[in-house]
Amino acid sequence: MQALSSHPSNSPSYLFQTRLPAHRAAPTRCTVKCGYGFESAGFHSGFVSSKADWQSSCAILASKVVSQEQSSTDSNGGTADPVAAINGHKAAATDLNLVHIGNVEGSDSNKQLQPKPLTISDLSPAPMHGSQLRVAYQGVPGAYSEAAAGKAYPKCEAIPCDQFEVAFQAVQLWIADRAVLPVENSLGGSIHRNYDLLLRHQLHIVGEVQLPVHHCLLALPGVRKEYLNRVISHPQALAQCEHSLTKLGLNVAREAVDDTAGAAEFIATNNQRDTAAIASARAAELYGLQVLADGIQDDPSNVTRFVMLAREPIIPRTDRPFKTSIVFAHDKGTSVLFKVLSAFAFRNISLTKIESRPYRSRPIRVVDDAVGTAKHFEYMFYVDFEASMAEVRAQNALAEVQEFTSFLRVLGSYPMDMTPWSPSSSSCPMGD
Ligand SMILES: O=C(O)C(=O)C[C@]1(C(=O)O)C=C[C@@H](O)C=C1
Repeated sequence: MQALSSHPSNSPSYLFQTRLPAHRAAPTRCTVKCGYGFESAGFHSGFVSSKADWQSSCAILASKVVSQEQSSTDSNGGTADPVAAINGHKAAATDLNLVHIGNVEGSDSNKQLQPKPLTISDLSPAPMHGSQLRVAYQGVPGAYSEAAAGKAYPKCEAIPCDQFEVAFQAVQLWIADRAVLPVENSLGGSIHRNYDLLLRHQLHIVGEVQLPVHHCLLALPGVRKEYLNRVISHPQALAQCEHSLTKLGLNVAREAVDDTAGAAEFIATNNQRDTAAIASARAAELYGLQVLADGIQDDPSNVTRFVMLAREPIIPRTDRPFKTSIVFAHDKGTSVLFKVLSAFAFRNISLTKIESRPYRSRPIRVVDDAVGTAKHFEYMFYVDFEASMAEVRAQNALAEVQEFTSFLRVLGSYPMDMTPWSPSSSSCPMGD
């Protein structure tokens, strides 16, 4: 058993304590148990084994997050707007993780600015398997994010957090070493909240894992499908099972809750006989529910991609496939998008993902011309591409992108998840 208060003195656990809501604060003081099945192989190692264990040993990280969106200053006394803050300090590019490389390919003066070639001593240490890592995830035990944390760091101590933002803060405040958070799903699409949070925090993406997501319909023992008045789950899970629910004849109310396993726990704790949850088979086990239908995701190849976040970036390498994630914006809106994308196309660098999000500090640009006044929406663009920042072609592409953009940040350059593809085993709802 390991108490967070025993963490090195640079861990400001007192800050964390002040954020706990009254009913979750003392006496457990965020003690997290990690002994169950710790030695065994596989990603369940280090996880609590039952609801009782979980309840007696583990306080969930609290959700009293100071809303950075509403406050005008951040904890360091700076501006709360991350984009403005980052742009406002553009000179300190290394601190702020801005790209800091030469602008023009091949010019002598810029060759000096190019990063030095990497040597073997620059390479990151052998990958950790997580045996001493505390990994924050959003949800309660039985959530898919917990499984993703276990896939990313097989022997980690998984730390449940009740919001995505709490998981970011847990790493930033040294309560956790890593966070594992979902960013996109093959059926439900992007998890926008995490894209926004990536920009608001100074954490680095150090890896990715893709997790096949196999949903079950869970209810209290003895409950039949016909008794149900509502289905509750995480909004992504509801979206991933929309057609299957209809096929099962469940044209009942659907309600969104914070996470899938939390939905299962809610039904068990509150003896909700008219309610079913969409969650994992492991959640059924943990919370004592029966599986009414198995494999209810609308497509057997339902996969969620998670990113691993850390306080420090990893040193990019070229000895295995890497992906790099960036975010950029431009004062003149979308007009540069073609130029930016061509910087990658000309170098044969494939993009794996592009996402746009509102540019929160400047959501609208007003353009006056002879015909009238137009209002354009402003965006931040998130792009993932298949190359390592250790490759000259990636460095050159970003040097070019930097010329076209007013803001550019590298979120991380990290090994791609190359685990063999195995879709969820069962896809046919069984019903009862
Ligand atoms: O609710 C959970 O179990 C989660 O881990 C969250 C989450 C998500 O945010 O997408 C993760 C994987 C599935 O796509 C459904 C839900």
